Amino acid sequence: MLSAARLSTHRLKAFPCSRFFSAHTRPRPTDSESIVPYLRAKYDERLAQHAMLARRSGASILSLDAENLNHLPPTDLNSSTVARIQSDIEEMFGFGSTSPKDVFINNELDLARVETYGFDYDYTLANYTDQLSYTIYEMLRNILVDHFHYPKVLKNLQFDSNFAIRGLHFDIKNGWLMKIDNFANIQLSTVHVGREPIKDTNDVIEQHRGVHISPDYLQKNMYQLNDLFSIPQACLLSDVLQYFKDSNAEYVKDLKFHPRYLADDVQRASNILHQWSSLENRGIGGQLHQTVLSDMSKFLTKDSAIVEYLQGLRSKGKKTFLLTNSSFQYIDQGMKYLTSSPDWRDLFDWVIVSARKPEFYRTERPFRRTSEPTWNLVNKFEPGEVYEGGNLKDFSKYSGCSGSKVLYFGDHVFSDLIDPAQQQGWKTGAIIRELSSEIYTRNTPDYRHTLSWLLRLERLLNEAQAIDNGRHVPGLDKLLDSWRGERRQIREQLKRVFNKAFGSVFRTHHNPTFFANKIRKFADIYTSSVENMRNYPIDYCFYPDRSYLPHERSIETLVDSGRVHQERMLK
Ligand SMILES: Nc1nc2c(ncn2[C@@H]2O[C@H](COP(=O)(O)O)[C@@H](O)[C@H]2O)c(=O)[nH]1
Ligand SMILES: [Mg+2]
Repeated sequence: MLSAARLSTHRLKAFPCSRFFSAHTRPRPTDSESIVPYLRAKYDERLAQHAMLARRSGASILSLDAENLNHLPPTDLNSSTVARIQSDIEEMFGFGSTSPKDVFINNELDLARVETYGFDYDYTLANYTDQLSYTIYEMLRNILVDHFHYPKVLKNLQFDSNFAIRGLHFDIKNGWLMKIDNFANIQLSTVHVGREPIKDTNDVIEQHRGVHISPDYLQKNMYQLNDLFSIPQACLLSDVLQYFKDSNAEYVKDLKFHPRYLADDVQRASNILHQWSSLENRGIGGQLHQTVLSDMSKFLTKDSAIVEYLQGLRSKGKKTFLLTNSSFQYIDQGMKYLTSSPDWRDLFDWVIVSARKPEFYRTERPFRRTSEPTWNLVNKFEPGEVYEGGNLKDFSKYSGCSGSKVLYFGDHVFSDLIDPAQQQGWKTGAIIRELSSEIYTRNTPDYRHTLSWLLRLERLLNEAQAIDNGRHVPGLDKLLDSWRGERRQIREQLKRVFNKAFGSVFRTHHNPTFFANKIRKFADIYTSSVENMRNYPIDYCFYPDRSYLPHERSIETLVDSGRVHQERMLK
């Protein structure tokens, strides 16, 4: 929960109409001496408005404590003035809450035109409990110690589910874990070495001669954590690095130990965990898959809504397919459990397993049957068969489904979204489980009132800088510095409410994250769970909001929302 001091009730009960609603109606002074007092009065007035609205919602504005408010004298406001301010601020900064079950639209998608629905399995149809991440962490940790001879004491390490988020980049040259934005700019406050923020961000700036990471560096030295399976990996990388730092600082500094060794070892351990099969486990997959199957209620979340959704699609004449990198033995048992039926295959026209996405979209590997004789050539799809491997070109040929008549849902940017969208023009839906908790946080009154005050403060900063343009205004630099300091503080607080170390999965301060940008580019729609699609009719057309280029925004968004008048009034 948000932690800043609550606004003090008695102080905020009321502010004087005459005092607090006079500055903005007063013309801006032209003489230099009066400008700073004018701006201060305007700040006080706006702060009072926001603080009053926050209090009425029982919310805090982070960063504000009684001290910020002490200089604001209390008095009465009549209810119509309060209502007017409330509606002005809500209009201006948006207080509408968002449903965690909504489907969000990047690109127009007309479901009436979709003939075939495809689904990934892991973290798309099959949702795992949080327990899975703990188990992955422990297994990876044990492989490092038992098989790769890492120090035995590392067996004491425990997964911290609050540490890492999806989409982070690990710099394998320096051992830095960080969040970067859509322009590949580093968000400096997120750079971590081990479990701690980097001591001196100048080291990062020196490395890149700024905060931008070149495409070449990104490709050669950065490894992105793309799905929920990789969260325990990120945590383990950081914990082990922290151990090396704590036990011998020189180890890291002098490169007697290289972070790349660790990144490679954790990836190797991951492959073993997920993939290594033996004749004994009959192709189920790695140790992780066996563990999930040994106690499905511990690791899998049953959801009857998904079965109803799939049945609904088929009853309305849509084709469906399942396309997964997991093995047949693994998903067969999982789907039986999830659907509570041995006949789950009736939900799909085609089932493709061990598909090796994203290679599936690029290579010409032939399909194979999963039932004997598996060596018989596949040159068409037969009813009731399950196929392994394969490629996109043959899939389109044998199924007759291609292009924008296919809508495919998946959780992994590279395995599920980029290639199908780019190579084949499939429509794509991203399933991002974290959306629901992020939306929940964004809906809290504390978050919304703090954000609204931040946006207001930025407007004030813009106005003050414009006044400063080319002339000396006494006291203005000091005022700007203090407002900038407050802005920094609020931004950091708004980051921490999502995740202490890394903030939101979707945003740096101003920009979408690298991860969110990929979703924006390669997913037509995105939502927290496949079952949310049930809320939309089969012929629903998802229309995106019109997106504005910065030079279009001021006129068109205001006209769209009918806010021209208020905008002028509140300036
Ligand atoms: N070899 C590796 N396999 C991994 C890793 N992380 C996850 N996985 C496995 O991939 C599939 C994903 O299936 P899909 O249904 O989402 O296509 C699943 O079997 C995971 O166990 C990894 O780092 N290495
Ligand atoms: Mg998946």
